[in-house]
Amino acid sequence: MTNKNRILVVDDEKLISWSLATMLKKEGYDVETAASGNEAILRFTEFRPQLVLLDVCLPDVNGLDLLKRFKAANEDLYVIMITAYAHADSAVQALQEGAEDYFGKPFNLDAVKHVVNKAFEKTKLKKEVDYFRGELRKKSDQDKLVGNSQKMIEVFKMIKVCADADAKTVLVTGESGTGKELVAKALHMHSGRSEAPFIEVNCAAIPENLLENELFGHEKGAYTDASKRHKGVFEMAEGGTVFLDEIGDMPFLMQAKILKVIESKRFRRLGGQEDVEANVRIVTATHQNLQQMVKEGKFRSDLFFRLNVMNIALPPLRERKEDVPALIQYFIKTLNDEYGRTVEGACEDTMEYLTGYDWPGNVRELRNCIERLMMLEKEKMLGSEHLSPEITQRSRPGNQLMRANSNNEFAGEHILLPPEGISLEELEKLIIQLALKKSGGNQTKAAKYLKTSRDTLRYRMKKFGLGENGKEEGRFDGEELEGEQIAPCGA
Ligand SMILES: Nc1ncnc2c1ncn2[C@@H]1O[C@H](COP(=O)(O)OP(=O)(O)OP(=O)(O)O)[C@@H](O)[C@H]1O
Repeated sequence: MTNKNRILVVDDEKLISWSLATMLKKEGYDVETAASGNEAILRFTEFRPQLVLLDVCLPDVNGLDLLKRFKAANEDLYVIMITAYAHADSAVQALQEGAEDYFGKPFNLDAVKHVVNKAFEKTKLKKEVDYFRGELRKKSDQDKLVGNSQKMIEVFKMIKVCADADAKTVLVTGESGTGKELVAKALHMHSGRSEAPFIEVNCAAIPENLLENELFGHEKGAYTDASKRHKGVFEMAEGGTVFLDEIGDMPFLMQAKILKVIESKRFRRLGGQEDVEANVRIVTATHQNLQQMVKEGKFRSDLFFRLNVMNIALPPLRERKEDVPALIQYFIKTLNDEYGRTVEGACEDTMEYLTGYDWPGNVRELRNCIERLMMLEKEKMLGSEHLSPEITQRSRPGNQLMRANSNNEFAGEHILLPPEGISLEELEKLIIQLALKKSGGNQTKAAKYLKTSRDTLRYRMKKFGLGENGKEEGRFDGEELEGEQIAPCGA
């Protein structure tokens, strides 16, 4: 299938279909013709046109019946009817049946060209808007902003304030991976603009010479390749939100133009003579320190002050570690849906490593870590054996017994011995408990970890009075362990 837009011309008058096809091909469309209803049906199925120019009077089938049939097959199909003046009634009927336009014979080829071009502009725009809306809906279900720390509650409050006040510019700041994009989307979805598009532009990813075109669009003839008027993001997002991500990377000259749009609420297409109204909310985001950039002359101070009127500052994850468990549960749930898995949670020691780590890559790094664990772990609970050394070595778990350490005999963990001493037997019991904890209560895994058989492990568990998951139930030989304890961290 071709990438060009496809048009089917259905007319039994050879000269008419030939002249239409020639003109439309010159315009860059992929065109096929059909001289009868039956031929049109065949072509329609194979060629899958997006637009049909359809004669009402065909030798074998009524054009209106064909219209209904085509529309039933593809409700987005754009149909332009061609009628003889004598059949003006059928033109009205055609419009009622879903045709978008009609021409009476004889018609002016330029007029048809204009209507066809407009039709494709409209469908392109509709598709883009539907896409943006669809994407946003899809993501807004998935991409919930999770967090119940006080710091995140402050963020939620600010989102609501900005949404309710319909703030025209909002600056979202925070380290990379803290959720700035999610905040921008949440702001859009919770505001009166949620039915209009949300369009994101990554200022760092678009070359400087293309950015202006992307944002403001161009007029036909604005430059050599500009064969048609092109709408930019500000026009496509009409009524909605333009999200300018990585605003710190916006070229200096463009910064001035953005300031002008914010202040005048108007912009001009490239090559245009008139201003166009910009009815959008502009949300900007950056991980950079804009204030510092202003001092260094890298960011315009006037734009900074304008953008900074409403600022939502996202705290790094290390400053709200209490959000980590909820985020882990949330990612397990969304990744279960995505990969068709049934993971239930993370083992206790895994949780301790994860909550004890500082997450320099913030929530993004945590999400990636959970995804990795889910890929590698076959069990229902995520064990710590697949955690990267980066995490096990740098984590400072709150657990009193285990410490991340690379140079010890327990594969990354050692036990702090109490100063007053400990019996070998009690130590063995503790090690069994730790192994069971590490394996999420899975005895086969724990036995494997301790390099023993499952039967031996079960025998020892029974000996130490440990239940299925390693919890104490009572010793079967009646022995008491007294005066022993494991030292708290740092003892
Ligand atoms: N509070 C949160 N709740 C759930 N998921 C989150 C949260 N914060 C971030 N994420 C997830 O973390 C990842 C990174 O988030 P996002 O892209 O919004 O960060 P960012 O701050 O815009 O990063 P960058 O500065 O690198 O563009 C995404 O997968 C996002 O869904």
